[in-house]
Amino acid sequence: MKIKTVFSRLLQPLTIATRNMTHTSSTGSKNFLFRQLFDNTSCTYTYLLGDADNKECILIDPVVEHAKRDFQLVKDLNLNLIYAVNTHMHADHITGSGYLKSLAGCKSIISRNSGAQADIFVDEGDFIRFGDHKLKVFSTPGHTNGCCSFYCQEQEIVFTGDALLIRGCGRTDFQEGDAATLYHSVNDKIFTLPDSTIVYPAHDYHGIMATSVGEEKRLNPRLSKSLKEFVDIMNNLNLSYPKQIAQKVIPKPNTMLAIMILFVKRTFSAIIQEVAKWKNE
Ligand SMILES: N[C@@H](CCC(=O)N[C@@H](CSS)C(=O)NCC(=O)O)C(=O)O
Ligand SMILES: [Fe+2]
Repeated sequence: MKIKTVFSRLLQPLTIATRNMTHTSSTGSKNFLFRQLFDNTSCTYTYLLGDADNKECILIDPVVEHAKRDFQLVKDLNLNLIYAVNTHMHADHITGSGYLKSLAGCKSIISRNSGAQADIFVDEGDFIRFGDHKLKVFSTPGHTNGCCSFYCQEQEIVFTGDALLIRGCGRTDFQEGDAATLYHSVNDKIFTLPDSTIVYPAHDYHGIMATSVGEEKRLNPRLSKSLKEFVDIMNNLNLSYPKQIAQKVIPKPNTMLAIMILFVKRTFSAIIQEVAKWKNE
């Protein structure tokens, strides 16, 4: 049974996985394991995907505060964690990849374009394999340069990170955000997948767990618009910064003070130079 056939039963609140996840995939012979996990602070979804026969599994977008919880689940299911994968360099939380490496001895994976550190870098068209299963890497920049989506054709599911959210999309007003780039990533890549493809994003702020490509093409209030309208919407979102971003993107108070002192010093020195010039004239 495919994941999407159990999808309609899944719309229930969660703090940890609530799915009936172990099932045989459409190929009949392969056991595909799936768990969706949640971080309440950043509203991040982490996904555990595994092969129930071969026992290899991967975690997508692990959050550092939950690394122990996620690893415990891996052990409870008698799985062997081989990769901690990130869809992009997260601005709103610290990834659990480093911690999971020390707990599980797995390798970390991220896009080469992300500028982040990892054991393995992936590019468009690469495959991430675990047991008999594989995810195809799509480069879907726009929220950040290194954003990737991971498509599992066999299960007809796609993990879109922050490129495509449920009735939304990743913001483009910080890091390397670019609205037009994001528009093309979603329309030219994610929206070319079959409409029935189930979309699993990196976040949801309204308690919804998944959507589909067809649903988002029809109902996404941003991406169902023209490029021009989309750019306009994205430039006027006026979102507050994510709760945990301050340490990462906004300089710390002492850094701010140093910048202000430098600014004042430079202004004074420019004024003194101007006055000296007037005196010499
Ligand atoms: N104030 C919110 C902000 C959440 C936020 O900015 N989320 C990011 C993804 S994490 S980099 C985003 O792209 N959001 C898009 C959107 O439309 O919300 C909070 O902290 O909850
Ligand atoms: Fe993000």
